[in-house]
Amino acid sequence: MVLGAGCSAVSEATAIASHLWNLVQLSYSSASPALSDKKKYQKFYRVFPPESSFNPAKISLLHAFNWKKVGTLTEAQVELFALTTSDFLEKAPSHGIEILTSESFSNDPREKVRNLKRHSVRVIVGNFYENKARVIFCEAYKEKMYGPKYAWIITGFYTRMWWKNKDVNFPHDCTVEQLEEAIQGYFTADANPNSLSQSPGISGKTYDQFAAKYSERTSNVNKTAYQEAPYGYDSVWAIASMLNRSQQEMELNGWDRRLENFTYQDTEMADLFLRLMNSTQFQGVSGPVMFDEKGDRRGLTQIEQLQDNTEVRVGVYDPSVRVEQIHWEPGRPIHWIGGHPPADSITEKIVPKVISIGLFFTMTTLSALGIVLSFLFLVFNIRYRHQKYIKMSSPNLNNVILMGAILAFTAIIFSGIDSSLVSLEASLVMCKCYNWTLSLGFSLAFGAMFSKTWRVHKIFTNKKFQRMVIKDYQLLGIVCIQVGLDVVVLSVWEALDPLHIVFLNHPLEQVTDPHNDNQVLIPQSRYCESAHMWYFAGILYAIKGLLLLFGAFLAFETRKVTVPALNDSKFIGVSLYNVVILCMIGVPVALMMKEEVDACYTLISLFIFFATTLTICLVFIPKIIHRNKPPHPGNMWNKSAESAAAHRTMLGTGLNDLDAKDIESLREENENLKTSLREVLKWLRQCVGNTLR
Ligand SMILES: NCCCC(=O)O
Repeated sequence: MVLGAGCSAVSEATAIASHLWNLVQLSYSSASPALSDKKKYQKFYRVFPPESSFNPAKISLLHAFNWKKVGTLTEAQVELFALTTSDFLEKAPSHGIEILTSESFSNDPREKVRNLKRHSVRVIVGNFYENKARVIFCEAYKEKMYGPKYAWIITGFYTRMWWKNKDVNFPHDCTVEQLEEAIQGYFTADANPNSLSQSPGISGKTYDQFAAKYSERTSNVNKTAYQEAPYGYDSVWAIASMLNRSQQEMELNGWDRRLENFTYQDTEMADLFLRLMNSTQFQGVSGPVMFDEKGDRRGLTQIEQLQDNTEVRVGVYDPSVRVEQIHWEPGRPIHWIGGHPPADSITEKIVPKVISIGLFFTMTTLSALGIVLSFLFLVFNIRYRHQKYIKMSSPNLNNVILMGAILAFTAIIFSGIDSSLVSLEASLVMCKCYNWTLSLGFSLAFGAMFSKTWRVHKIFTNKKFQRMVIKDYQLLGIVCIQVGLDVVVLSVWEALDPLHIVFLNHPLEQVTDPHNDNQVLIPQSRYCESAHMWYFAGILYAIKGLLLLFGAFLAFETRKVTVPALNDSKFIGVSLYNVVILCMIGVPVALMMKEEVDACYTLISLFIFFATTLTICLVFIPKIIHRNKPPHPGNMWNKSAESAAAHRTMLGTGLNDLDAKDIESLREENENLKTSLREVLKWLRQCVGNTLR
């Protein structure tokens, strides 16, 4: 018989040939799953289990800590590891384990370590020799892939203090201390080297007695040798037991030859050896020794953990027990660096990008103030609608302007009610309400303002001085047409291509949850969108753009009309520039800042607020100022004839008391009034002149 080899590579090279000499070969240490190939290695046995036989124990370990997502890292050019990993990859999914990534390398593992990190792997099952392990853990140290968030399960047959060794072919640039920091807590699954039985086995020794003898006889403290010694010892016993039984069998069956007569051509005797090897069963110092149909040892698997630079057995896995679970060693708890097992993956939590509540309340308060202001102007407008100055400024249309402003302010409130405040369904309704209120508000406010100016324009540009009467209801009709257009476009939009909520995740903006290291927060934007929204929005923008253009034209045309009560052209002009500039800046900036929810909301809300407030203030504040001006003879629009006469008298009597500055001011006002009078006469000529003639 052949005893050996130790390493798989040597066993493979010899076992492929030894059977041709009718030799049975028994290895005490070779772990490659390739050696289980009975066609290739016909008379090969081993007392050391194949590395792949530890996979069920590794899977059991994963289950024990609820690790369902793992990555693998394999030294692929070594068959021992390649086959072990492929067996693991084959078994894992049927045990509910997801492989996040399976990385293989031949020489340099560093890039593959980084790949594991890229795939957010937290639990790594590694199959590689210790020279590569040093490079791998050095890279893991640099990439911070160790500590409380990571678990490594690696090969268990490395030499003692393997991280302190050097290999000139595979150098690394980490210090021993750095490596020690990176490797703390790793797990190994390996053959259990000692029998759990306290009674002596075939050799007449218990494991402890054997170990004591071994230590006594050898000064070799190399862990591998020490760990594998029981297998070597049991291998010799397996051979002896088999040869012993074969001699007995030959005698029993009346063979004419004995063991010492064996020749390399004696196939009959080799077959007998094989048969008896298959039926080998005894209690060794490494536990029960028996071989399966592939000649592999079936035995216990030990789970070890590196604790304070020492591999400590924390559990034993017995594949022969029906309930395949690890028997944890009493009194040897697992050391968790973070106090608990790491999570198997980074969980992703979607965090909606919503408008901050403080901002919403600020903008809503502003909008509410805008609405209150609009109502105050409305009260003023209704209350003084019969006074000439107000009457001549078309109070009905001014009311419509205020209704538009109220809708625009309401739109700001709708735009801030998102999914942080109401359900998704309700936030979609808010989205639609925003579209409607803003669009209708614009049409009402600017439609009324521009149609009012259009009337002034029609009257003052009437070259033939014909009588021209344009009634309020006609102007209101123009506003209704604009509103109607909005209603049609918005209704068709709603019917054909309704808005819906679109979710957009931003994985590049993800951050670690400050309360949970194993969770990343992925911002998610939520938009109201529809497939062809830009067509419908485009139509609305075009209508409103034309309205603004028309308003600009009217404001320019009526710029010389100086009857303040009649003409808002200067104010319309200011409102118009204001709206155009805000739209030109606001729309593209808001589109570009779409992802920045708060900034976008602030920008749009402030623009709407500013444009609307300025517009109504420009229309109404001059009227209020005019209404509250101290009465004097020139202020002819806001007082009764009697009070005007009284004031004239008062002014006349006190004329001597006036200083030169007052006189100059009065003179200036007189000039203004003359100009106004000329305009009024011109207007009157148009209104009544034709009739009088
Ligand atoms: N027990 C260590 C095995 C190594 C190898 O099979 O090459």
